[in-house]
Amino acid sequence: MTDINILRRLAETIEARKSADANSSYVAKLLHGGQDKILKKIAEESAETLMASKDGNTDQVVYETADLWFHCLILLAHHGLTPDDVLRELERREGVSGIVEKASRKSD
Ligand SMILES: N=c1c2ncn([C@@H]3O[C@H](COP(=O)(O)OP(=O)(O)OP(=O)(O)O)[C@@H](O)[C@H]3O)c2ncn1[C@@H]1O[C@H](COP(=O)(O)O)[C@@H](O)[C@H]1O
Repeated sequence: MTDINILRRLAETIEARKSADANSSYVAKLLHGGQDKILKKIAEESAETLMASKDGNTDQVVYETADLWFHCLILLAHHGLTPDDVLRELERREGVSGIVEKASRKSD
């Protein structure tokens, strides 16, 4: 099993790039470039993921999805959000919090 904390570590690196010089790294350049530059990369990486899937190239699907997730982390950082915000939303959808809420309402 791989370590999901890679998302948190990468998000911390991205956060640190906010105060770095724009020319010092790829992430710093993108963050300083603003929302439209980040959204453009996400559109590109989405299209590349789609093409890899249509080609049936599973190695490429993994590679392009990694690019897509990476750029989504940069977008989250742009909005002051973290991967945990998204993970919480996925957990909420799993229904766990809904079931716990219903149970606690019944016991009131
Ligand atoms: N995970 C990544 C990562 N994935 C993809 N990329 C970059 O994202 C870009 C992907 O764009 P494309 O596929 O379009 O490739 P490209 O045509 O070369 O890029 P452009 O010319 O379009 O910018 C490439 O420049 C990749 O190098 C990444 N760059 C950085 N990281 C991580 O981010 C950390 C911080 O990076 P820096 O800010 O560069 O130090 C690194 O330590 C890595 O862990």
